[in-house]
Amino acid sequence: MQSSPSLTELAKSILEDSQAIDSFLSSHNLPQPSFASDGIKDFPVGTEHADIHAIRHRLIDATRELRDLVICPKDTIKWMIMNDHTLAASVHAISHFKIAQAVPKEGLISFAELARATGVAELDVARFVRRTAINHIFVEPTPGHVAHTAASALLSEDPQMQALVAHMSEEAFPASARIVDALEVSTGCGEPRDSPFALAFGTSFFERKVEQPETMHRFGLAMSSWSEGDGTRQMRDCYDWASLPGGGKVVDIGGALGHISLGIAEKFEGLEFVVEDQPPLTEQARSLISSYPETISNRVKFLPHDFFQPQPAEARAADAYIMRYILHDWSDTYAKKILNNVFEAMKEDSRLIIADAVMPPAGVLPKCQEEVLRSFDVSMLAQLNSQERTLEMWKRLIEESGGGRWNITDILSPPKGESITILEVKST
Ligand SMILES: C[S@@+](CC[C@H](N)C(=O)[O-])C[C@H]1O[C@@H](n2cnc3c(N)ncnc32)[C@H](O)[C@@H]1O
Repeated sequence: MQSSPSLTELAKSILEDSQAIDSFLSSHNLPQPSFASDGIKDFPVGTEHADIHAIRHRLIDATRELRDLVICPKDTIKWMIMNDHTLAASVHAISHFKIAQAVPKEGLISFAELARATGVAELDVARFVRRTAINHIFVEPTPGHVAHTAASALLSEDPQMQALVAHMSEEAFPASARIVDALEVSTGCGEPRDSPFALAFGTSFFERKVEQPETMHRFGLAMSSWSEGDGTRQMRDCYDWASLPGGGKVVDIGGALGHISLGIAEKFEGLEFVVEDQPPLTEQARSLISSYPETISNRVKFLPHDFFQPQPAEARAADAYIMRYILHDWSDTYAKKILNNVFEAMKEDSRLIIADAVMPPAGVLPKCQEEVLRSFDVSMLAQLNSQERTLEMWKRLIEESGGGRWNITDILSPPKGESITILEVKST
């Protein structure tokens, strides 16, 4: 039988951890979290302060535990099943009708004016804003008038966040609603064309991206919101890129617009990068690359390439290959085809750097981090009929694809707060 801490024990730990974070922020002259529209948009402590991140995660878990205990099971289920999907639907409407963008940066706007500005009925605008305001997205300081909070301000001005919310609302959300229908037809098949996504849209995830390039551009931008800042820093700082030979070549397979390669190229001036992705991304990627100083852009080249085809001449025998958030998009059958093409292009001392989630056993990570990974896993099923993998699943996949020649030689665990692990694969 699972025992729970008392409410007072939890409240005490919440107080202690809140005080520890408060005093760290004050002593480092860092801003306090705030819902105000000009409040901080991200936790202001770098990943090098692992102890503070551990406290933050414990605090998030404890506040949730306290809340769930007080709510009790009956209301937990009733509230969750009613609240979660209506929140997602309201955020979808806010994203689609650009409601956040119509709220002034400072001051208030009435629901009537907001309705006129967005072309959505006043009754509907009010219900979406009031629903999300419960989650600190917008505030209604005087009845019938809306102002920004830090979160709604972020939605109004950050193109990456807008792309992420639009992608998740317009594609992942309808796909999730078809999971059971897809499993009724075939379960565990791993075929993109039989995915919940394909049931929702009539075409598989990446086929739709090619048919409707605007959804691919949006997805590229959405992905970069997972990669900016800590994601790029992790790829740049957690792997020993300096151990590659001077003038070494790195191929970033499925590298989207090139944000990860650009981040590494910025610090490691001796390396050259080939970013491979689907042809519709070419223009957007080349324009991003050319927006960087020449000392960087001269060393990063975008190459349209389908990773189900053999690697082209300019990407063969490179010193390193990166695959970040690629293989989790595909079931083993397809992942093996992609890996075969990479292994076949690698030279004896090439390395493959896989950056992807490694699913932990239940209960190892703080719940708030585990929840993101478990959600990714369900979202992979919904969108791609694929999955996140445990370390055992990764080892088996590499071994079977590489005929035993290629093996995982190093595992670089994520710094606190990251959902990605770096696996180094070499010939052994
Ligand atoms: C989940 S995203 C990862 C992007 C990037 N590596 C990152 O970490 O942000 C998967 C990428 O695979 C690309 N992709 C999908 N199918 C592909 C194919 N057949 N050939 C090449 N790239 C493909 C997508 O366009 C997308 O950019």
